[in-house]
Amino acid sequence: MRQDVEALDISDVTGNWVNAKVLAAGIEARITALADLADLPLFFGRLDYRHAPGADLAEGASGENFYIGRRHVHDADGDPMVIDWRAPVSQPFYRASRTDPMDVALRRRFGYTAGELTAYEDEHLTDPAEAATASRLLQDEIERPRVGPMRDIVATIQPEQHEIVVADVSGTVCVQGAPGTGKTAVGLHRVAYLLYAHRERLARTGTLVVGPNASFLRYIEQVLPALGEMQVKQATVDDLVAHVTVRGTDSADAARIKGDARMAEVLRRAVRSGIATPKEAAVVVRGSRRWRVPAYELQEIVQELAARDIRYGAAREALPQRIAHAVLVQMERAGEAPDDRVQDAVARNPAVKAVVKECWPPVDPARTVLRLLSDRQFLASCADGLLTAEEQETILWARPARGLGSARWSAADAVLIDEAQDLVRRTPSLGHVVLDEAQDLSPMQYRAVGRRCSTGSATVLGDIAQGTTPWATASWAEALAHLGKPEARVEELTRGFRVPLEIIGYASRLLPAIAPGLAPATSVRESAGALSVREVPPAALDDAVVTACREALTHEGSVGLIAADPRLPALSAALTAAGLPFLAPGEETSATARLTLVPASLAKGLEYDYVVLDDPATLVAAEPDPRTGLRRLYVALTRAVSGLTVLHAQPLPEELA
Ligand SMILES: Nc1ncnc2c1ncn2[C@@H]1O[C@H](COP(=O)(O)OP(=O)(O)OP(=O)(O)O)[C@@H](O)[C@H]1O
Repeated sequence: MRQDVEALDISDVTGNWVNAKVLAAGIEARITALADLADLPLFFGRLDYRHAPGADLAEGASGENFYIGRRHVHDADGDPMVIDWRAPVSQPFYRASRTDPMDVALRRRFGYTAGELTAYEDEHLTDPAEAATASRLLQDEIERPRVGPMRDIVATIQPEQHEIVVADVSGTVCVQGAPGTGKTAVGLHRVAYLLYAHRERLARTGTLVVGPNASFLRYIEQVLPALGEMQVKQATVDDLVAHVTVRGTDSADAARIKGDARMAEVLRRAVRSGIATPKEAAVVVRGSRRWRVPAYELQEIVQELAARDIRYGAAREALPQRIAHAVLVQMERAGEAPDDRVQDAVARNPAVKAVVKECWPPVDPARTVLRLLSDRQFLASCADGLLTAEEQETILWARPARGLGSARWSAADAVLIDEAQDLVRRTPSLGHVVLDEAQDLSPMQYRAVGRRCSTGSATVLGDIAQGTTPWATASWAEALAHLGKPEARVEELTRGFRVPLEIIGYASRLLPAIAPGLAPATSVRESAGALSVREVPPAALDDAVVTACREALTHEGSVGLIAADPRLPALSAALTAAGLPFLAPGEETSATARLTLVPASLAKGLEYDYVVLDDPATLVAAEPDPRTGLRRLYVALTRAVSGLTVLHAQPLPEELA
């Protein structure tokens, strides 16, 4: 198929060079999407339908078989050989069951090792004598050693995951899921599915995946291309609001207040603070005539615009036209017949411009935020009744910035500027946004993401128990309201794929302390997993960590050494001294470089076949409060696929002991 596309000659169908360029770009994209995927088999499943889909059963239609794969593949005659996993005919591969076989007699799953077909599993869905068994291929797929970035799960998507993947594009879905239940995987496959089902619409409006940090985005960036989808943008929230260079940091208190939803109203008042009541009439001179719009009429126009729910900038553009319209009404009364051009000319008249300048001045979003954070009185007037005096004091800059260039903007300030910008001019909305690790966003960050899907929909993925910011989400209902999608439905995933039984059981001891309402995850894994908890004398900790890493490296697959951020210098020195090379999170593991040194602050969303966890008490103590510390520990304990070694020099936190 790729060769067919490569061989296309477009010279006689493109009328001009623009058409030629557009068509050539389209063909290039298709060739990239059809690129051969090393080690990825053409198909992974087969469905034997009892009747050909769509056939009239009354006429005794015969059955039909389909092979299911990552892409649609046809033969030289154009007959389908492999059906795309997203096509309607493929859906029973994920959803058919013994209670509802969906007209499928046989479902076959194929297993591959290094690209070679090595196994298959059959389910005769209509045979009452056949007992349901757990899929060995699913276990093998999860336990297949990890090298390189995150893989797709297209061959083994489970029914509860599939339901979310194919949920209607018009609605927003929120998934609360314990660690390793496949939230990230589901979100990415959902994008691929929606692009298949609504390709034209989403190609026009765009799709976006939002993740917590750059290393996480690097880890997931290959999943969509492997599914043939190259056009999906990926960004962090900070990338979305990068209107200024972030060089400063906030105290936790200041960041929490700046991220609070009340700031939206503070900003609204700040942006609109320059709107003034016209005091004098406007006199427009045209030729020998003078047209006078009295002050009371100008006041009505300004008040009416201020009361309307339109952006500040749009109202500013409408104001001169409204004043000009008032002049035109007078002209018509006087027997003239002015047209649109006259209205435009009047709108540009100096007298009209002067009213606009005085009553609806231009607003620069960054300058507005700068003034709020530098000018005590201005902040007090905008935050009156919203923020306490103490809260205002907390967010005011100790040293007011002299100008935009010298301001030491923080990440939370950039979000405020984004809000101010949207108050002036509407932010364009995409068709669909996937928001991963959503539990860590502040209300103002939810609003920033929400305006990027205001006319589209979203998939919100997160786990309340993994929230580690001072403003972490306490309830999804509240978060979804800030996102502007209060009607979203919330689904819960509790079947864990990553973490083996014994390890998830150990980590779940923390749940009553960190998220009392949440049910512990179960594990689909048959292997108990290797959990080892060892106490070592403080002076021997670094050596013990190095030894545990060496042990872990005797197994196949990736190894992650997770430690409190302040421990990184000591541990990197110990690893280097021991001659153990290591990577940073997000750097691609390979057969020769399999050990990653992971600061606990970057562990979220990542996973390793074997994890070595450095002193849990130090990890907890490195966070601003005990609950955040235990949540950080819960994240660290749930990164392992096959084995976890916990080394502690200090007593373990009592919730874990
Ligand atoms: N249906 C499946 N088949 C095979 N592997 C799966 C399946 N679902 C999830 N996995 C695997 O389980 C692991 C965890 O998935 P994922 O990272 O999406 O979970 P998560 O819920 O986002 O976890 P966390 O909360 O820790 O970020 C990944 O290796 C993923 O490939």
